[in-house]
Amino acid sequence: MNPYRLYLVTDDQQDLETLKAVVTGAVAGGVTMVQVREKHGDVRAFIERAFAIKVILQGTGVPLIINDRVDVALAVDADGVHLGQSDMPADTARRLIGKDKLLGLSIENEQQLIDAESLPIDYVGLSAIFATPTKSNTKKEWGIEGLRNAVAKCSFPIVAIGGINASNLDAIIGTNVDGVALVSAICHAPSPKQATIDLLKKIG
Ligand SMILES: Cc1ncc(COP(=O)(O)OP(=O)(O)O)c(N)n1
Ligand SMILES: Cc1nc(C(=O)O)sc1CCOP(=O)(O)O
Ligand SMILES: [Mg+2]
Repeated sequence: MNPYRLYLVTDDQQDLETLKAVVTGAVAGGVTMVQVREKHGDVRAFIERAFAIKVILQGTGVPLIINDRVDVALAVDADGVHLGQSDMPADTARRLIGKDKLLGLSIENEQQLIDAESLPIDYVGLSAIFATPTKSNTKKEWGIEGLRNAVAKCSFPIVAIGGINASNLDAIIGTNVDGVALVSAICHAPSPKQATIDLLKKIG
């Protein structure tokens, strides 16, 4: 099974109960991977929230990925970590997490895409396909054609992220991308479970 198919990234603005309800609904709807992304709280709160999500994912087969922090990933024995270009270098992270954990890396330009080929990573997060209010400091908009070209060039699975929702999903899927990662289309939906089901129907 392709774990990147529908990749939920959590909303750090949501309180713990909402976060748990969103992830529970998304997993019931069939989401294939979950990343806990915390950008504001302290490391203790990050570990607490990550552990709460680990409990929900236990036994479901849905991998738990931690954004930014290798120490948090190790603390909760997550399935992997997602790093950006200014986070811990990929080779250092790989040394710390071991060969069996998943390692994702954000790619923000063509040169980084080329450089990634020699890195010990498992997948690329192509940042960003479209501008999004969820993350205001993205560097580039790849758009549909940029995504298509990246998919053709890159030897790693590519996850598209940034501004993806039901209205542009067909075009995204048409590029043969390996997966889509999203926040608001699931976290802010009236029913995260139904939103996940509807997104998966489109992904096919
Ligand atoms: C799947 C996925 N792709 C890209 C990102 C963005 O990571 P990064 O560039 O480090 O930015 P922050 O998310 O840390 O603000 C991601 N988190 N997940
Ligand atoms: C966490 C994240 N990383 C991005 C990147 O481009 O690197 S965009 C993003 C947020 C995506 O949220 P939404 O699905 O609501 O647009
Ligand atoms: Mg990061």
